[in-house]
Amino acid sequence: MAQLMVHKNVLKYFNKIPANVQKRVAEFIDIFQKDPTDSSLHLHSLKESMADHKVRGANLPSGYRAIIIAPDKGEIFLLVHIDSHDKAYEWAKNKRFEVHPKTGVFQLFDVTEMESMAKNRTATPSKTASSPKTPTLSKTGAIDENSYFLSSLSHEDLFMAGVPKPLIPAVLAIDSDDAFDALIDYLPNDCKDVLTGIACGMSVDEALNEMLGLSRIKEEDDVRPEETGDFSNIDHSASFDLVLIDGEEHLKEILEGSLDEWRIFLHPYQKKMVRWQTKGPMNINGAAGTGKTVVMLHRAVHLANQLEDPNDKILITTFTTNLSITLSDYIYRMDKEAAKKIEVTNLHALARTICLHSGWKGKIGAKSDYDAIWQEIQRSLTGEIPVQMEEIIDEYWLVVDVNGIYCEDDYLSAVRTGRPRFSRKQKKAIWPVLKKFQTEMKKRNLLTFEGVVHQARLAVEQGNFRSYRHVLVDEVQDFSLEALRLIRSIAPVDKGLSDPLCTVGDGHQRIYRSKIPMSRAGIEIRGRSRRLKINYRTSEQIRRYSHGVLQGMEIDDLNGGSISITGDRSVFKGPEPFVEQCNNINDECETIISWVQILINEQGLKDHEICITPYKEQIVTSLTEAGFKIFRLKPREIDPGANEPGIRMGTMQRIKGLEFRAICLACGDINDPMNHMDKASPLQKCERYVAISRAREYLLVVLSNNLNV
Ligand SMILES: Nc1ncnc2c1ncn2[C@@H]1O[C@H](COP(=O)(O)OP(=O)(O)OP(=O)(O)O)[C@@H](O)[C@H]1O
Repeated sequence: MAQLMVHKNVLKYFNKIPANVQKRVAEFIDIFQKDPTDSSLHLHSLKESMADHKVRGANLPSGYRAIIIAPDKGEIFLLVHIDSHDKAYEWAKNKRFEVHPKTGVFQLFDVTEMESMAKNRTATPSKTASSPKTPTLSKTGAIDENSYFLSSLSHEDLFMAGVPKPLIPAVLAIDSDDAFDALIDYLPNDCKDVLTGIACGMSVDEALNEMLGLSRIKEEDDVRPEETGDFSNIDHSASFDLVLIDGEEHLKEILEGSLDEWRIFLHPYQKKMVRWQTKGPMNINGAAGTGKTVVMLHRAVHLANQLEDPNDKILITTFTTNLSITLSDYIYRMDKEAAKKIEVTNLHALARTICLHSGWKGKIGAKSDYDAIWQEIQRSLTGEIPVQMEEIIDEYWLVVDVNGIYCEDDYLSAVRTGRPRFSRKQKKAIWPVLKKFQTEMKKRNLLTFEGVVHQARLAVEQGNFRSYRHVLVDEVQDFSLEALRLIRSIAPVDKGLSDPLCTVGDGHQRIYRSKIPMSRAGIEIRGRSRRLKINYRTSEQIRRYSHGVLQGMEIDDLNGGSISITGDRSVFKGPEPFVEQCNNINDECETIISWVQILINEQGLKDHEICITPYKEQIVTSLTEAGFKIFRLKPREIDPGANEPGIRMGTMQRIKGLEFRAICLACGDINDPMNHMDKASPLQKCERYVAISRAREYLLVVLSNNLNV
């Protein structure tokens, strides 16, 4: 039976077309799904006037036309565009709508447009077109200083890389980075990704694999067609922009625009990660904004819909409470039935629930409890201790507590990354003091947060709490060793079941603790760790700026190795970040006010789409006096979005997990560590990275004057 897939294009502009046309489109899709030959559809061929013989027109009211692509083979038709008569046909005239025979990806491209762009560039070389060419390896392996990387590729290589045959000559004519930057926007999305990978030094095979998740070797479920008009398997292919309409309700939701884009269209690599079946724990990493959380949500729903035993449950857990609240809401909106089988909770709530379930009646200590115990210990010390008391306290929180250490042997062999060097003799001397803190806590029936996590793990290991069929963890970079052990114990890792554990994280965003390879907690992800490279949140300009902040830091892959950001790119471009030096707080406030005014008055942003972080009271006062409404983001409270106007004010930790069209990083205070990035700690750099990477389009960084940044 014929089916209809709708292109992202149609949905993007759907609310701009008149209401009577919108109504008819919904009816049209409905009738088409039932009977594509129904004469009321007025589907007609446009062979002569179109570059692609598969293009059909369909009449809509008020002189509007729908552009439909009829397959040469298969029963899936595509609705790709809607506009007024002339505009619709002009749009379709030179376009091709093809499935690439080598990659199986659906591609929409305009040969004439690409050729004329390429020709214009050679006819009028720009100022920058003569910039130095990127040296490439010649076939003999020697560096050829004079050739651009694309010229070392053959026609066949480019075809293998997924470039449509008619575009290959124009791609081969690209001879500089500037030309590449200018022309890449005219290529189908998959080609942009793969060629970016190749431009960064990947081979064709590596680029296909790392950027799209495709391999040249055909796998069992491979759905690549033999010819460009074969749409038989287009619904299962690695396409970006097509959605198969699944019933009337789905159609209604999609057309009304109530579904976010990420719920409908996944990148091929994201799709692959959603459905990837593994025999052991798997990990997905990627820089901020690459859609890790999106993948995890889709994966959870996918797994929930496959559960066979009605008693089986899935657990999603995260480090921060804010994020777990958001995730729970998303899951419910994605699939209400699946949501019944998925529990979403943050790590500490999970640990507390397990402890309470297993009979724990203690309390989590407060800072005042801890201070009192340390003071008592200090008073009771009799002999000489070779380390200052402050150092011992730090040692407790940064080494003993987070690593779940309860005996001397474990302490002596603990990994103490980032801590001052202590000799074995010193460690042996301070262990009794560290242990005394634990004893005193126990006497008072108190636990630290990490202590609760530890108790929870013991309870699970002793069989006092259920294990889940699948466990998915977001923000895993912020999990302590004990927390990782808890996760491992609650997931069916040792039961030989498929897909026991999926962790998602990013070493760039570690703001709560130091690196801990997952293997130390017995979570073996070697060979089952993948990296997402395509950034959906941030413009290319902000993405590059944010990575600059981390310069000099080695970013880990969450398992003891390091990652490469080679080939990372954003799906859209935007204005360059604006960095402003200010003399004093008044200057800073003025800069921020005029930036906000431009965004609202000239760029059309709403106030809730702008966030200032970290914020000072003077900034709040100045903005209020200038007539702007302010909304303070509080811990554990969801950002109400458009429902509550006001420029968002939040700490850098609070805005983790959120995103805004515009962010101002307000570090105008001379004492702000942000002003001294050369001296900033890895943690401070990561915090800044997290804050900056929440910005989608606009970034303002306000610094104190004359300081090294
Ligand atoms: N396939 C997609 N299509 C459209 N938008 C997407 C897609 N995937 C992700 N996004 C959008 O990109 C943004 C970032 O996604 P997400 O939060 O999943 O990324 P992340 O890698 O988890 O980021 P972070 O690590 O910073 O939390 C969100 O606005 C999301 O809606």
